[in-house]
Formats: sequence, C-alpha cells, structure tokens
Amino acid sequence: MAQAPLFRLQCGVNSYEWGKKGSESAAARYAAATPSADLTIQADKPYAELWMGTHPSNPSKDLNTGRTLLDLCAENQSLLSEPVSARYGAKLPFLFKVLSVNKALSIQAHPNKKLAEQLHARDPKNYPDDNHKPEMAIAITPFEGLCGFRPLGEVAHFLETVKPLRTLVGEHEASQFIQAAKEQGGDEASKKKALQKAFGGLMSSSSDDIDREIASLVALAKSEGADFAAGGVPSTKGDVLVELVTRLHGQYGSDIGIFVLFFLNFVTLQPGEALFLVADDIHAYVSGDIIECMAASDNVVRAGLTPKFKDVSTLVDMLTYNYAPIDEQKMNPTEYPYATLNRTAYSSGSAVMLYDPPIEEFSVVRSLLRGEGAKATFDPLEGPSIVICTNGKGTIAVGEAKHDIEEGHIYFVGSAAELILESAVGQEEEFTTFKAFCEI
Ligand SMILES: NNC(=O)[C@@H](O)[C@H](O)[C@H](O)COP(=O)(O)O
Ligand SMILES: [Zn+2]
Repeated sequence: MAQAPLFRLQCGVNSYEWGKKGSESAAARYAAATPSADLTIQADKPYAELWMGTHPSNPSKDLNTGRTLLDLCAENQSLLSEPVSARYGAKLPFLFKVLSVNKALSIQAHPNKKLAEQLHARDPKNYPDDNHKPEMAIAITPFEGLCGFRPLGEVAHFLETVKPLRTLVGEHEASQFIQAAKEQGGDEASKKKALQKAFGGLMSSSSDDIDREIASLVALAKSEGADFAAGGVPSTKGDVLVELVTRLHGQYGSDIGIFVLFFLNFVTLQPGEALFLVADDIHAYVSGDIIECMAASDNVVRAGLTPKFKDVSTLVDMLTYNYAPIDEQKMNPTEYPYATLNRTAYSSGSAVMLYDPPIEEFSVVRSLLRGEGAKATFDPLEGPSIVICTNGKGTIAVGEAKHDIEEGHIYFVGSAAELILESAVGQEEEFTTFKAFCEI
C-alpha cells in the first residue's frame, strides 16, 4: 500500500556533554513531545541534538508503524520525488536538527566532499560519512557563536595587545602576519597563507605552553577588565572578551580553543537570524537553541574545546581561511513566494520566510502564523520536507489528512503534497514552524 504523504515522526536526541540539561533543553522537550518516545528526561543529563531525517546514526521513525523513514523512502521513492532520489539515492539529502547549547561546542570544521571521502576511507570510526556537511543555523532563542575568521586587522590588533596570544603564535609568525594584514592591497592568497601560518602556530602549541599562557591570559583579563586587549575591537569590546575568556576557561580549563576566540568572529543571533557555513569553514557554537540544517553527514574535524577525538593538523590544513566582517557571515531570509496567506494571516502580520543557502541539498522555511485561523497554503513542491513546530499549536494538512501539531511535533511531508498550516493560538500569540526541504 502506498505510504501517505503526511505522517508524524518520532525522532531521537543525542546527549553530548555541551547540551542543555534536562527540560531546559529544547531538543529534549521536543523529543519527549512524542507519546511513544521511551524518553524520560533526566534533570542532570545534557541533551544536545534532536535529529530529524534518515541518517543511520539516529534514524527517525514513522510514529504509527515504528518503521524508519529510511525504509519508507526506500520503498516509496515517490515520497522523495524522482529527481531527488535519482540524485541522492533513496534517502533525504539533508539532516535537520534542533541544537540546545549550554557549553561551547568544539572548535570545528566539516570537510568538503573530496576530503570527506579520504577521511572516511582512512578513519571510518571518526569520520562516518563520505559526504560534505555545509550547514545553516537559525536562532530559536538568542544564540552566540564563533564563526569564520575575523577581518585580518582585528587579528593583528589582538596579536599586538594580548601578549599570551602572541607568545603561543610565535614572534616570527605574529610579526609576519601583522605585516601582511597591514599591507594595503596585497594578494589574497599570501594574506590567507600568513593567516594559516599564524593560526597553525597557535594550534601547534605544547600543552605546557598552553597551561602557562592560559594562566596569564585569565589573570590579564581579570586585571584589565574593559581595557583588556586595549579595549578590544568594535565587533568585540574588551569587556565582552573578558566575559568570554572567563566563561570558556570555566567550561574547559586550560584549552587552546580559548585563544581561538581572538581569531574568529564572535557572532550573536536574535531569533530568526541565521548564518551559513560552507564546508571547511571554521566555527564553534557557544550558546542558545537553534534549528540546524545540513547536508546528510556527521563528519566533524575538531581541534579544541572538546573531550572528543581531535585532529588538529587536518583542521589547520583543510580550512578555507576565508575572513570577513561578522555581517558577511550572517544569512538574510527572504519572503517565501510559494505560500499563500489567508486574510487573517495577512492582517495579523504573519510571515513565511525562506532561508536559501547556495547549495542544493536543503532550504528552510520559517512560518510565523499569528492569531486563531491564520493560515498558510504551500504550493506543492517536487521534493521531501520535514516540518517541526517550535512554538504554539495549530493543524497541518495534506489533502484529506489533517492533524493537530504543537511544540515539539514533527511531520514528514512527501513530494508534490499541497501543505496547509493553520494556527490555533490566541490573537497575540504565535504558531511557529520550520520546514526543511530539498527541491532540485
Ligand atoms: N556546528 N554544529 C554542528 O556541526 C553539529 O551538527 C554537530 O553535530 C556538532 O557540532 C557536533 O559537535 P561536537 O562534535 O559534539 O563538538
Ligand atoms: Zn558544525
């Protein structure tokens, strides 16, 4: 019997050390929102990531039958659409997640396709996939993260004003870098080379040197306060740096990752703001709840702020060394043109916004429907979707099938289905959903 194009999913949650504890974790609350989930949230246990998709490490299931979404897609490739299944096989091209971040994640990057194949062949235990992992994060609550290298002038400023940093980078690499950073014009490749040398110098520090310089850094931050690092830079002032150094030191002790703060942009996102990271872009998320969508892969190359397997030389070698101001790291949503709002939705200021990164595997639509009866009707699309409700309640319908949906509920929507979302919240309240999809 053909599988209905709309069915509810039961999704699993991964407990990594950096996750929020107990019910503070949105990932835990959403996973537990499904009646059959055999999940009793433990107050002192960290719950980091809710996974929604067909990735074998934590495959989502059809709530009613208990069958995996992977099996159902394999048997009913029309759920994916012919172009998607022909290009990506009988599985979802994306992995959709909710992350609840209590402590900083690892200093990390995700390998491009070619490097992913090499790492997977060499070390399948630590690199379980042969696929790239470009990723997008959309803030559900206020979010902090380290994303991409700072403008070179900012790194030069820190090398000139934070002695423990300059010591670990090395005097020669530091002065070479500062000279390259200050050179007007100059070719991009040699600037990126100087950045790689300085960053590589930092990351190759001995543990004794790190212990010694961390102690000096924390003491300096405490004693200088807002004057730390000569007051910092416009994007990250001295007092913010003091708080971050102190917080990360409290979380990870003597860890090289704390010094990486001076090389990477410190980004804050308000709910609805987003950032996109291409493969090989360095980052480390610091706090907050986010929706995350990525190509279907779990390959992470780590170099600090983690008890997990680190592969520092691979990380230093693989990075893009792209550098840019914070605002160039953010991703601006646009109004989604393929959804029709009814009169109630229009009058209540509802919005359906598209986050569309420059890759094929996924896009995400965030729907904010305000007030009872606000409705969004989505044009059928040729490809699979997963919808999660992160706030409020309403109904989700495809054809004759109509179900209640509320915070934490997750549905799979098959290709070519005409999806309707309708709010059931009060006048001043919001019914919020995120829909990840692939359409070729
Ligand atoms: N930036 N976010 C991601 O890449 C997530 O999808 C990953 O699953 C986490 O980063 C994994 O981080 P750890 O390996 O636990 O340090
Ligand atoms: Zn990542």
